[in-house]
Amino acid sequence: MSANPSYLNELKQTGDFLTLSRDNEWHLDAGEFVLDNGTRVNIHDTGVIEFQPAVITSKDVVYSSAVHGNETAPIEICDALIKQIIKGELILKQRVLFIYGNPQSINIGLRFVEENLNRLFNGHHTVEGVPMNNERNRAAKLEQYVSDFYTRGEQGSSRCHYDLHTAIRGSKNEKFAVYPFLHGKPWKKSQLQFLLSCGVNTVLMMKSPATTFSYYSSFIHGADSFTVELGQVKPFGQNDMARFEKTKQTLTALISQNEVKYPEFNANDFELFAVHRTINRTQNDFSFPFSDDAENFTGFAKGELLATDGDTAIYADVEGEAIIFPNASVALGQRALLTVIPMDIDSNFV
Ligand SMILES: O=C(O)CCC(=O)N[C@@H](CCC(=O)O)C(=O)O
Ligand SMILES: [Zn+2]
Repeated sequence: MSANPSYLNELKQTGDFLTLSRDNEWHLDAGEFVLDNGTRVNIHDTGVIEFQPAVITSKDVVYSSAVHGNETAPIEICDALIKQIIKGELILKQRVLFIYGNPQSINIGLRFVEENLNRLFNGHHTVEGVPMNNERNRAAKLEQYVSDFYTRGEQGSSRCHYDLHTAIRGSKNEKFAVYPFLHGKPWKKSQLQFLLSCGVNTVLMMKSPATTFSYYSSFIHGADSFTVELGQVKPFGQNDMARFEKTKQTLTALISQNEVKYPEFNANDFELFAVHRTINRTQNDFSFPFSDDAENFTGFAKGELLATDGDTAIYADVEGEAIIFPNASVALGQRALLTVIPMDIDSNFV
């Protein structure tokens, strides 16, 4: 490791950490420098850059994108923010760690290279008898970077992590978030207000542990953590960035203000769903009865066919059971579909 690697001068000039990460797909020597405004910049690895302003902070913020390399809009948002920070155009009031999860998968324009990174967190990267690969190593390292980042925060700081994605299919509710399972702890209205300010009014409440990045930071570090789906997957250059303006402004405000004020909570502003069940693909012969353009949140009547897994036909077991993330080509044993049902704001919200 060198404290002054050769890429630093160019990075200071251009702020282009995305290209630097894409040019160094699985490793980049660590480096650090200080901006004229006093913000310390730490490059921990490829795709992992931390900004620490020279003031007392109250939040430790993680923004991740490119956990799936073909989900480009979140990458473009983070690229713009990082450039603004490095060029001194955006002055930080909070610590922030940006992560491009899988730079090689950005370069090949695919969801992953060998294995879906977002199925490897919370320790699932290292399993006896399963050979390591680049994505497994990356998941282990990303956990460590997040852990170190939170550990070095001010005592009493609040922790958050927004893992930014776009969905493969179109969605009836264009933007939505997945609230990881909280093991009985209450959901936070203040977080829903943050999401609403991002343009996200639809939230799915998970009811079991997961192998996702957002569940990892929620469960292990107590962070307010979400997978945030900002629209549909598009190649670079084809995103209508106007659709992400509210999100970008809200992400900017969170790291550049001491305290962000959101409007008063109103349950009518939201559409909340409880995850009803997870359907895994267990057989090679797995299919859906609906077409590839059936949108997320499409509801099914009780008794309608949802999926066929080998010889097992799986039917909607409640009226209006709606599909999320249907994907018949996932690896065996992995989630091929989530289903959700509407839920109300109840006493488990604070
Ligand atoms: O559209 C799809 O099928 C997948 C979009 C995506 O990558 N979603 C995340 C959700 C993670 C979570 O459940 O919190 C994923 O599948 O990893
Ligand atoms: Zn994704």
